[in-house]
Amino acid sequence: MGIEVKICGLSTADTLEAALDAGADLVGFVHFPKSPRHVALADAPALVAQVRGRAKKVLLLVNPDDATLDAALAAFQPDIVQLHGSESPERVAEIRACIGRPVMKALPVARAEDLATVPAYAAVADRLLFDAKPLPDDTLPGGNGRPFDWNLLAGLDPGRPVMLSGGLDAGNLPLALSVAHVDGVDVSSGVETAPGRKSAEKIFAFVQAARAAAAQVAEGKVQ
Ligand SMILES: O=C(O)c1ccccc1N[C@@H]1O[C@H](COP(=O)(O)O)[C@@H](O)[C@H]1O
Repeated sequence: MGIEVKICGLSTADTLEAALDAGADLVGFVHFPKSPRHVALADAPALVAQVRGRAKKVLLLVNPDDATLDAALAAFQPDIVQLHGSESPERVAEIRACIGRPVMKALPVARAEDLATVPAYAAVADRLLFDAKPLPDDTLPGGNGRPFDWNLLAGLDPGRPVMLSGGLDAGNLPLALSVAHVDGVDVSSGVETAPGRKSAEKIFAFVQAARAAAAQVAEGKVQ
């Protein structure tokens, strides 16, 4: 069985085209002004039009208020909304009911205790995304290019599709997928040459590595 590959933090036509050409299943747009990958509302329609059904569009928001949510939905027309802040399960449920489309909730992980909230979020989100918990000095709640201990996810079954993120790249992906049996992988920093600067070569290499690693795991060549 294959896995879904998401390339996140795309903000230019060229690198979006690279992700689509490489065969990404999901392409992510960050609408969060503090991020070096922020896409302004005015720039969204051109990027969105470029996708033309070749991949699912994911809109990443952080603790959005209702006005931000409305404006971003109108501009990005996403297939999935990724909530990457400290949204409570109640807020996730409220947003999902309000927008009428799937929600993927990002959960920060550093230790086993961090997974205690999984049942509450699995009850209200369509998908879960596990990312490394930010360190105190980090200015972003995600996209910090840092992995966490993937063994923490071994044996986890929240009853919802699960994506893995946090410091993934073409090099560490085979090991990550052999440890954490997930439905998809998500990358941002690992396909960049500097924060916010995506590399077409790295995007292509990541998608290829994900397909190859998933096939190896499926064939039982990797435990
Ligand atoms: O990428 C960002 O700038 C960002 C900002 C705020 C929240 C999340 C963000 N990125 C997401 O974090 C994960 C992991 O990214 P990385 O591969 O470790 O850089 C991924 O979903 C990013 O899109």
